Amino acid sequence: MQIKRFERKEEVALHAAELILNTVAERPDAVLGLATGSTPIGIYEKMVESYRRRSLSFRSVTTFNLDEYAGLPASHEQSYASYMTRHLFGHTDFDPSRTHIPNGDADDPAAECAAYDELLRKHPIDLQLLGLGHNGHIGFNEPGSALAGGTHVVELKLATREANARFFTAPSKVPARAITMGIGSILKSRAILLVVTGPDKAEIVRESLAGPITTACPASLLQTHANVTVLLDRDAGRKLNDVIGNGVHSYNEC
Ligand SMILES: N[C@@H]1[C@@H](O)[C@H](O)[C@@H](COP(=O)(O)O)O[C@@H]1O
Repeated sequence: MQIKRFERKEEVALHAAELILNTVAERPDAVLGLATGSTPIGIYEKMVESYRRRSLSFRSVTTFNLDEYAGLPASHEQSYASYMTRHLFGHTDFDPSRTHIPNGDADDPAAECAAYDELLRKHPIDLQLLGLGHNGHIGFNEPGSALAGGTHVVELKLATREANARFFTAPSKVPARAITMGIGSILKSRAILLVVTGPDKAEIVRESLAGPITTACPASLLQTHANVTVLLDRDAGRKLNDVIGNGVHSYNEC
């Protein structure tokens, strides 16, 4: 695991965008795993800026989003499908036939999950972007005694619904369930880019990267992956002193 800590979250976003854009520049038909939430917004802004400035195209890139709320149509303002159009797809030349997001409104969610897994099998992810939930969730893989490997429907924890209530008109409007890519699919990605900013994530960053590997903190399973880059701002990385120089992770101040 390579951990890089930057002073400001804007630098984190820029560095993350550069890593993603370099992947696309090297491999125009790369498969990207994409995330939602507040953290990737700055990254997508930088990607859009670069797209406008450079003659870089996303037309041959295939994407898979981690998750989608269950019961929300794609057209709902707070669906992750709308989020992706608003922040990235609507401003670039991604080919809609190559961008995949679970259909949260599917009549048969189990069939939707199986179809998503089938697509993931056909298109292994080169680079998976991840944010981090306050309870250690990645995608919507919530802490528990067991974690699912493949795409599945999940009951969202109250804390997760409360954290995401800021995007909805009322906390009660946050869907209770979601469809998420499983931990197994995430760990199959060739490379993983975990991006975390803000002081409220410092403790869960420490637990995820320096704590025991446990399903009680899904992000801790990232410690088992051979190619993970973690980008943090100063605030999110401020409790990592026991990681520096422990010989397990490489650590850089940028
Ligand atoms: N499903 C998403 C996650 O993919 C995201 O990582 C997390 C943290 O979001 P934020 O970056 O807004 O803190 O929120 C949601 O629950």
